[in-house]
Amino acid sequence: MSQPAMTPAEFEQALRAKGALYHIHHPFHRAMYEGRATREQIQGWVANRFYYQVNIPLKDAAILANCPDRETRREWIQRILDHDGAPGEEGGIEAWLRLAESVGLDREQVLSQELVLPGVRFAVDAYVNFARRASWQEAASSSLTELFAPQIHQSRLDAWPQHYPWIDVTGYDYFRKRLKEARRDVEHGLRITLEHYRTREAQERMLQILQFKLDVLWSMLDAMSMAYELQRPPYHTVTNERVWHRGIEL
Ligand SMILES: O=C(O)c1cc(C(=O)O)c2c(n1)C(=O)C(=O)c1cc(C(=O)O)[nH]c1-2
Repeated sequence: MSQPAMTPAEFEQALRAKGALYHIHHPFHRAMYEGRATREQIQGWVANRFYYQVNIPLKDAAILANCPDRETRREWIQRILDHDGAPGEEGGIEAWLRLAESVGLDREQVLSQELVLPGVRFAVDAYVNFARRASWQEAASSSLTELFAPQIHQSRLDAWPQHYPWIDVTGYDYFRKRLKEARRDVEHGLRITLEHYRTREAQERMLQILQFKLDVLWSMLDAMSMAYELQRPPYHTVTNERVWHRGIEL
């Protein structure tokens, strides 16, 4: 006999408990928050995270494409506008590019994605591909690592200005903007998730999906640790050149 389903409150509790594995605990993130990161490490993080930023709208468009429910689409579409912007509204991708400039990166170099490490690219691509192939409810619920995102954005707003006075403060707009947006996203994502997963098996599956998403975020930082902390970027034993691929257009 399988176990009885968790109540919505128990299920939400189980989802929130996954915060123990959020990338806020990754050593690379801890170093940034505690003021131990070098300029090169911060720049590497910003340039690599840009790949996540530009792929979030593709991920959300995949969810919309798979969702026959008009009411859901009306709400979900806001996520694309949050990142891409709209007439009179800058959008998160542009705000991220300003963050990049604030940490001393060249805008064109960030846009070229030449600094994006293969491990980061593969992790982000796995997330987008999951959203393409999963049901819209499963893909929607995989965004719920955002439950833990306001805390991580706030930690940067609190800690970075004091540790890294060389970063231009105009760069912090992105984190401030996400505090509000992430809370709203989570409210919608939770509504869908608590409604959709009603059996114990389905709830356990959802926890695995959330674990997959935690793995995406953790793996991105693992790749950055190798390159910028341990000085072991791909192919470092044979060349100092960034020979890795820059994404293959299909
Ligand atoms: O800076 C972070 O640590 C962080 C984490 C996450 C997350 O938990 O996936 C997101 C973001 N930021 C973020 O800025 C963002 O727009 C976002 C969208 C999503 C998503 O899965 O749809 N996650 C995140």
